Amino acid sequence: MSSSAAPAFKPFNLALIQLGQVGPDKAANLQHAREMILRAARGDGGAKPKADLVVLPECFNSPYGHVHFPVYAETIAFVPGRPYDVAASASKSVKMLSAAAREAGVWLVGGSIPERDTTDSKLYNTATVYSPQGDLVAIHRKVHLFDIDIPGKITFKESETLTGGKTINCFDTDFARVGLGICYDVRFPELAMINARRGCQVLIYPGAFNLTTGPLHWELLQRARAIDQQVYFSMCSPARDMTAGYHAWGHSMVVDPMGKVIAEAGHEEDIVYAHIDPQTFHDARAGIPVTTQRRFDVYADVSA
Ligand SMILES: O=C(O)CCC(=O)C(=O)O
Repeated sequence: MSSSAAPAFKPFNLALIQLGQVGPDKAANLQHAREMILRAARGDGGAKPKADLVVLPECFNSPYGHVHFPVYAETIAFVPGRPYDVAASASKSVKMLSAAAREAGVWLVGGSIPERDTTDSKLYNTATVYSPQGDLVAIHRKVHLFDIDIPGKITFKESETLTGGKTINCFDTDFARVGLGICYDVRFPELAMINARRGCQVLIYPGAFNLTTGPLHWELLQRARAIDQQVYFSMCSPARDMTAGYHAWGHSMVVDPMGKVIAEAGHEEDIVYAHIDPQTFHDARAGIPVTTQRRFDVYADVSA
């Protein structure tokens, strides 16, 4: 977490990889993700503008489900504070993501992977972020675990095997400060607010909603977080696979600070691109100045 002034917000191109073919073969998942990162970075062979920041979905290297997390978990040389150490990390996923970011020359939010802590063996749902040089610059362990029970529809309990992270995380690029969350974290406005109040102009959450809450809440929550924080907000999902144990909603999306959806996938494998324009951010904040109208004399400042 950076406490310094946020970098000047500059225009950039964002690419979300709505990854398909995520199955039980981890090596195949990694190989496919690598190919898609290179394809996204090149703007689909020139059909789209070259991406500056590429994003993968939640749990991109393993089937999604609490029974799978212990089997697929990898260790990262995670030392609170930086730098993180790619070479010392046993994680094959971290090594692939680092090499792909370097080869493609892009910033990369490497979705999330099941992670096993090297000291106490607890399991986390963890996002890792890489610079265009391949350095691991940030880590976010999903803070709010996805434990829900909607009878007859969906029951899911990440806390059967996972532990919730305890830190709020962002990273600085040469074009923006980007805040991180993972999926269910989107339901907690406090996390988004704290990152926005710390200077993030863009919030990115790898996610994997389902066929019950996806149609109702996926877009609504992203537009809500974009509007209440006046930031660009984006979630990147896996493609839907009805043969898998978990059916992801898809619809990877980018929302601007006025709450307008500026890019959206369907439910198939796809790469969606969005041009991120700081002017929209500045105009939203100037026109509707909620960022300077807060009443901390009436209620507490959650980010203090
Ligand atoms: O909040 C939801 O409805 C879905 C969350 C989810 O799928 C997740 O956290 O992985």
